[in-house]
Amino acid sequence: ASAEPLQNYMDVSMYFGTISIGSPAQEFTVIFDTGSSNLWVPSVYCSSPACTNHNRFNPADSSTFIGTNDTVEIAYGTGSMTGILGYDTVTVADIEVLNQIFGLAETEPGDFFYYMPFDGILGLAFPSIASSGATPVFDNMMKEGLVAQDLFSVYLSRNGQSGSFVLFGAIDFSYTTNGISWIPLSAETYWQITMDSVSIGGQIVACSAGCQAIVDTGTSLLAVPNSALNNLLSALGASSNGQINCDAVSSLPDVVFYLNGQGFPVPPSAYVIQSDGYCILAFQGMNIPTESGELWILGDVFIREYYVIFNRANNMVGLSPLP
Ligand SMILES: CCOC(=O)N[C@@H](CC(C)C)C(=O)N[C@@H](CC(C)C)C(=O)N[C@@H](CC1CCCCC1)[C@@H](O)[C@@H](O)CC(C)C
Repeated sequence: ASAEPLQNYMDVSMYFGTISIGSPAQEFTVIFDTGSSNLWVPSVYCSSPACTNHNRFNPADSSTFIGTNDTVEIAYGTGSMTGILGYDTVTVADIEVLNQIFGLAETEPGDFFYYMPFDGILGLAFPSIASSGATPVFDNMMKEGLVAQDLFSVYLSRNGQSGSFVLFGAIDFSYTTNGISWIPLSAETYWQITMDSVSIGGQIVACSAGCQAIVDTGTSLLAVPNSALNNLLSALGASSNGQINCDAVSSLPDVVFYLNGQGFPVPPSAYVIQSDGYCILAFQGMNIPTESGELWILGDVFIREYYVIFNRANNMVGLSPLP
């Protein structure tokens, strides 16, 4: 098992780690994103501003690189890229993955990535949603027998502390003293689960007939369908833009997400963002329609409260409440 230490960038919940690609190794910082399935980094073929101020992969400098003529393009909620696919050795934590397909970005439109402190993205979701059908890194780790167990686990630290990690192939039981609750996946696309309901102060306020949610390390906040957002904001006494009186925060109730028959609370200390005297709820309204309904995104705000195990062996998500 090997832990990939993640840096916590200031307190804007961003968690990224270092990987290397090629022979000799070319280093990149990437976001480990359980909300997507592709690996890509900027390349020397890219002249977008977002590429010129980041590390760029040069295939000419790698003796193990194999090029293709296949293109790849990925649109995220924030940011997008287009590029060309290639194969090379990718080292994550101390795991050396051979013949890993990845995107060499040729364009990173807009200015979103320009301001980001990371170079690229390493997707940890399922192959079914990989752009251009590119095999995800973790799938190759499993296939090449590089992990003792077909799972990875994530700890995201709170309050800007260090110590965040992605652990490939193992569960660190020093983080599971409060037990593990296993939730079966409802789809093998994202790390998607069925949510029974969302309640505040003992009252169901949203998702009353059940809904779909994904556990996404690549999303900072709690993203909720626009239809549910207003009920959440009014149940918490927030204004329509999510702002709330900071004096009220200490008396706010937990928001409880019911998954697989069990309640998973998120306290106000987690779902209220306090910055220079203002308090705003860490919910954002957005609609992501899927054939199984609109998605809720349990992002970093949720994940920081739990040690999360992403289990490809039994297609379940394990949640262990953190102290
Ligand atoms: C206060 C707002 O904060 C953000 O917008 N933070 C970014 C991530 C930060 C590391 C830059 C975010 O949540 N991005 C989401 C926005 C989305 C929820 C509207 C996203 O696109 N996340 C990417 C991964 C991101 C993409 C940008 C680069 C960092 C990784 C991926 O997980 C989604 O595409 C999944 C999809 C189901 C929505």
